[in-house]
Amino acid sequence: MGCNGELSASASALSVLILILLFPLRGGIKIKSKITIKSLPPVLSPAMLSLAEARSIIEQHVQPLEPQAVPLAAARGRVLREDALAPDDLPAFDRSAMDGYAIDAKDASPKFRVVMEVQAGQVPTRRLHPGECARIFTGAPIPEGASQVIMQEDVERDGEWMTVRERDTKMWIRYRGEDARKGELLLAAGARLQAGELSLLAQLGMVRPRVGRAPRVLHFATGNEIVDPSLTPAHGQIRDSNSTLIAALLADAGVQLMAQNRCGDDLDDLVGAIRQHTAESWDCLLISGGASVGDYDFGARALRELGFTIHFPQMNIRPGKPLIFATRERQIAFVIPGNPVSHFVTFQSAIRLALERIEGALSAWKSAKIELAADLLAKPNERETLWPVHVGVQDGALRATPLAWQSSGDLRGLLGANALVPIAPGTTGAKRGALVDCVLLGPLA
Ligand SMILES: Nc1nc2c(c(=O)[nH]1)N[C@H]1C(S)=C(S)[C@@H](COP(=O)(O)OP(=O)(O)OC[C@H]3O[C@@H](n4cnc5c(N)ncnc54)[C@H](O)[C@@H]3O)O[C@H]1N2
Ligand code: MOO
Repeated sequence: MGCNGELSASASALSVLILILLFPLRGGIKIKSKITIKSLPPVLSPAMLSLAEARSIIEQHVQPLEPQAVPLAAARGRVLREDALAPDDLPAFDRSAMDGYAIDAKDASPKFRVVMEVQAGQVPTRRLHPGECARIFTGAPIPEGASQVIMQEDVERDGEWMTVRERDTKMWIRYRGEDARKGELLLAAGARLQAGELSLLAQLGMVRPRVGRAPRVLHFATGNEIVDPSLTPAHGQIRDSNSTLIAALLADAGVQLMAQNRCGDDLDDLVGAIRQHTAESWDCLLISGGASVGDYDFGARALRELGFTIHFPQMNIRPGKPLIFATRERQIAFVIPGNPVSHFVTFQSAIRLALERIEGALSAWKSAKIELAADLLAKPNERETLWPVHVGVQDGALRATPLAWQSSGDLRGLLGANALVPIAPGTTGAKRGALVDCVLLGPLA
């Protein structure tokens, strides 16, 4: 099958058409057909980087794109690319913290004449003199001559007179500058803008904040065996679950999925389909499958044909060893090992870092010690294992439940997955009740 257009319910049957027209190609021999046979060794050297080394290479090679100023309403979920400073003292004026009466705290008069009313948003019309008070409401400016607000629950009012029943030691005034001083840093560049951050920007008058551009991603799922999920696979075929997985992971990461296509195991088809998208229209290319060393794994060769430089061909992790990372000027590309659990793990541990870098965000890859709710049955392996777990509240505390993960094709290993437990090469898992490092990935529930 060739590459289809945007993903839809269409899926073509596997077509095998062999024309006997041989010519040599780097890394193999190509039959001009739907089949390419590689007879030479793989193009890539099998250097085995640790995850930490691979992440450091990604950090070196991915630079943030120019920020853009957007209206506040369009900034939710984006990364702030400038510091937010207090433009003035906050609050900017002394204001009442309660509904009540403003007096001079030192004024010992037995009763006070109410000489004016100050509502929030109004300016006091005069200053207070001894024996005078102002009716005042929460948020209203404190008049000159006043230094305390008495809550209305603690006074008696009789016409134009007010008597304080009970003097409070509290002043009930929010003083100018008590929250922040003019010029103080309130939110540093790199923060992701959620409800609290956005409302702070509104308070500061930053109505067009400079934010990181959402990375624009192209995704190609490759494989002659994959068919649209709406179809019944013939013997030897499987439904394409990776496209759905990637679309959901990208949406969670606030990334723009520009186009998603399904493509057979054909180098020319893949390269041709990618070339249909102009270089200016995307920032990151994701190719699912074809990351390994099989005769029909074209990921690395497609990237080379497109002028990409490959920075690493694999990492020493499981699942997801054959993750390929490449760049072409400001554009980045990953070939993701086809197995679905490998997709999840490599997206979270490496691809997400690159997308965060493009936006200028701080990395969300952080771990916390969390108690295991059940045994984590990992056998020692030469690779670092990243085991999907579900972290949630159990008996009033956060606990991590290891997910059943038979193989990297077993999607039950991703149900509820919101954290990964790194297990060092050569070490085993841990028993129920043990505290383990959990890298937190998403909402905990
Ligand atoms: N000789 C070696 N073989 C393999 C190695 C190796 O080091 N030497 N590594 C293995 C590892 S680890 C992985 S992971 C896979 C990665 O393979 P590819 O990225 O080339 O992916 P495929 O071979 O195309 O697929 C692997 C597996 O995943 C299924 N798949 C593919 N696409 C989808 C999709 N869109 N939705 C659902 N499932 C998909 C595919 O059918 C295969 O079963 O290589 C090993 N081999
Ligand atoms: O590393 Mo592969 O991703 O084991 O299945």
